[in-house]
This record gives sequence, structure tokens and C-alpha cells, in this order.
Amino acid sequence: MSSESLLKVTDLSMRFGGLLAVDGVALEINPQQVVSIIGPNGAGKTTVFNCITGFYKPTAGEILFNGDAVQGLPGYKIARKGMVRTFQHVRLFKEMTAIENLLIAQHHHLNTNLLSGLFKTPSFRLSEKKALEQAKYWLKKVDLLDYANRLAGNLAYGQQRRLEIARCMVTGPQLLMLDEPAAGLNPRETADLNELIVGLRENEKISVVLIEHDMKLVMDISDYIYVVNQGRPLADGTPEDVRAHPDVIKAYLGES
Ligand SMILES: Nc1ncnc2c1ncn2[C@@H]1O[C@H](COP(=O)(O)OP(=O)(O)OP(=O)(O)O)[C@@H](O)[C@H]1O
Repeated sequence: MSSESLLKVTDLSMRFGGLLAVDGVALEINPQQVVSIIGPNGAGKTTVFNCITGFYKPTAGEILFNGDAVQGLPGYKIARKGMVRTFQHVRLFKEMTAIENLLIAQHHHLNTNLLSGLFKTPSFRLSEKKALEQAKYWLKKVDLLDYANRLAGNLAYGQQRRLEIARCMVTGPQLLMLDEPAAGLNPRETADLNELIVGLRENEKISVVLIEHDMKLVMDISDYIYVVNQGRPLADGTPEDVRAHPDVIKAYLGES
């Protein structure tokens, strides 16, 4: 086993009653890599995400994050270890402002001590100040600084999606997992997303795993791609390898 991998998933399976939704999936993500998981609708991609990020307890398999086994741990514990995610559907606090969403994410993540908050100790004030700086930094990165005080629910859809990424990033993750980040975005917004993800790898030096149906985006930004079909691994490789793989072409053209 490579000791350098950030995330290593082996023989992952997830059964729902009689349905084996994920069957023997393996993934390896290295530091500072953008990796995509692709496959037809219902292939099991989101289920793989849910297992890795602690939303489902996998039926079988090993998930090592920085060498620690995390399979079966609850999501909040996995998030505190530095693996955070977005969902297919926007999940923001819509009645809170953009900046409040980013501040509360840091409180949840740091599990700020209630007493130090009540007494506003110097260390509490310092962490509040840092949280605010961090929130502003990420609002700027996702081009939402001018919307800091706008209710999240009143932002345009593309802005809400960017705010979700910022909400993940304020917690300082090593691995960001994005479930269909380009869904519903227009071409301009998708181009911005492309730039944002590449910037996360180059400037923040984190790894990003995405489930995505937009093949142009996938082929543009991925260092490596895993293809799943009917819950099983179908192929993996560089964008060039995957694009030319006969089984991938078959699966996407719907041939049996
Ligand atoms: N909680 C659940 N209970 C029962 N079956 C489920 C559950 N979640 C997913 N499934 C089933 O598992 C299979 C894989 O679904 P999943 O959502 O992981 O696929 P996907 O590749 O993410 O699809 P899409 O690209 O359409 O989002 C599907 O047949 C789905 O109906």
C-alpha cells in the first residue's frame, strides 16, 4: 500500500436489502489531486460518497484517511479529521446571511466551548476574530464578498453552490468531496467552478473528489478518473485513458 495516499478505499460494498448498490469499489486519492467519479445514473456514485463521508455505514470494505480507518465513523468525526463534502442538493441555512453560514460552520467544526463563549475569554475572542477573517477570505475567493449580508436563500443558485464550497473550505479540510457541483450551473458559472477547483489544488494544496456528469469539466480538471457502472468499478485512469476505454464508451452509449 502506498503510505502517501490521503484516502484509500478498498473493496467497498453497500447493500440496501436485496440491492447491492456498491460492489467492490476501490479508490486511491493522493495529496493535491483532483479526482472524478463518473458513471451512468444510478451507478452508485452518491452511495460511495455517503459511505466514505460517514453518512452510511458500509456493508464491507476499508476506508483509510491519512492512514486511519474511518469506515463506520459518524460524519461529524470524519469532517473533523479533514474530509468535508457538499450534497447534490443545496443545504445551506437559508434564513441566515452568507457570512453567518460561514461562521456557524466553523463553530460546528471547532465545537467551541460554551463557557468560554459565555464569558468571552480572550482565547474565545481571538478565535471569533480568526473565524471572521477566514469567512471573509473565502467569501472573496468565491466572489461573494459583496453579498456577505444577503440571506443565503436569496442568493442566485450558482452563488448558493459557491457558498457551499466556501462553507466547506472555512473548516480547513485536506479533502473536499463535491457531489455534482456543476449541476444546474450555466456555462459561465461552470467555467468559474473549474477555475475555483483548480485553485483549491494549486493554492490551498488540498485534494478534491467530485461526482460529475459534465464531461467537459471532468476531462478538463481531473488528474485521475474512476468509472463505476451498476455499483462495480468499470475502469480508471487519466482522462485520456478513460476517454479511450472501450468499456467506458460502451457504458455511456448504453450498449450491453
Ligand atoms: N438509501 C437508499 N436505500 C435504498 N436504495 C438506495 C438508497 N440510496 C441509493 N439507493 C439505490 O442505490 C443505487 C445507486 O444509487 P446512487 O444514488 O448511489 O447512484 P448515483 O450513481 O449517485 O446516481 P446519479 O448519478 O443519478 O445521482 C440506485 O439503484 C439507488 O436507487
